Amino acid sequence: MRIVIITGASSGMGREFALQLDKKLHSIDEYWLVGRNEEELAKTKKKMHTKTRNFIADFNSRKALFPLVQELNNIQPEVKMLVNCAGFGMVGYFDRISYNDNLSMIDVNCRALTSLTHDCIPFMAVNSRIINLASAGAFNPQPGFAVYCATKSYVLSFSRALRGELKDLGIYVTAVCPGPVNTPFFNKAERYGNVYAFKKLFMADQKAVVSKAIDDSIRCKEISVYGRTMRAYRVLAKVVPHRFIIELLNLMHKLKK
Ligand SMILES: NC(=O)C1=CN([C@@H]2O[C@H](COP(=O)(O)OP(=O)(O)OC[C@H]3O[C@@H](n4cnc5c(N)ncnc54)[C@H](OP(=O)(O)O)[C@@H]3O)[C@@H](O)[C@H]2O)C=CC1
Ligand SMILES: CC(=O)[C@H](N)C(=O)O
Repeated sequence: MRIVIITGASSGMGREFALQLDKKLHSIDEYWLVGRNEEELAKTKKKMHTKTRNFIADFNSRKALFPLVQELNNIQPEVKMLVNCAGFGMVGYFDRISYNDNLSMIDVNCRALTSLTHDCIPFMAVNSRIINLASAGAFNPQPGFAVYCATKSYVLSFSRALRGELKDLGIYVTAVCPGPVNTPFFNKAERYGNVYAFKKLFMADQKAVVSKAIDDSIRCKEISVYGRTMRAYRVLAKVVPHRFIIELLNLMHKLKK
């Protein structure tokens, strides 16, 4: 049995990955969708044409993935694709964000992603794919988004190194690094502070970002960056010393208040 596993499938880009892959891939027997919100995950399942199983999991708990891993061990499917999409970010200065929210970003964005990837690799074969949602926030540190961007730097670094390790097995890892995307992400992100206004000018469409990410993964690309602005930003973050970018972003963060 050939399966695709997608986390964060109850909303935004995770749901979009499920719907687009369902249309694009023709040899998948089942989709295993992972999400925390049962009702919203059920809505995604309803729109799928291929057989789909839902796994309810809150990644703040280390036991959240036990039922899925148990099913992997029972059924022994071939995991053709793993999309690690679950994630969230809180905007605001580190010391103003609650202890739990800071640690939860690390649990959801890094620990759960690493844990599920580790559990899935033994079930992958030649031509399998891993897609990890990093962010353009991985390209440089951002005052006012410190922990979130650090978690995404982890995802980018981990994905690139893992890609090197798995290439000889024919398993390809792609890190997706979008700039701001129009999803429910920002409704939740602004509990402690507001997003830079300029980000709202560059909001990309989630359908286009996900479509490019899938195409880039099929082409075995290392990194998927949607849009000219974000590609230019990536180059900028490579050539401009990060201390200048940090100063500028910090100033902008202060002016926002
Ligand atoms: N939107 C953007 O501008 C960008 C987003 N990204 C990344 O893309 C990914 C998808 O985000 P996006 O679609 O925009 O945002 P959404 O908020 O729409 O989706 C986030 C998904 O992650 C899930 N999730 C959050 N917390 C947990 C948790 N504790 N346990 C299990 N699942 C959880 C959510 O589930 P639930 O609905 O139950 O909360 C939801 O399915 C994230 O990793 C994000 O960091 C990267 C760059 C830009
Ligand atoms: C939420 C994101 O990851 C986005 N790239 C941003 O920097 O706002």
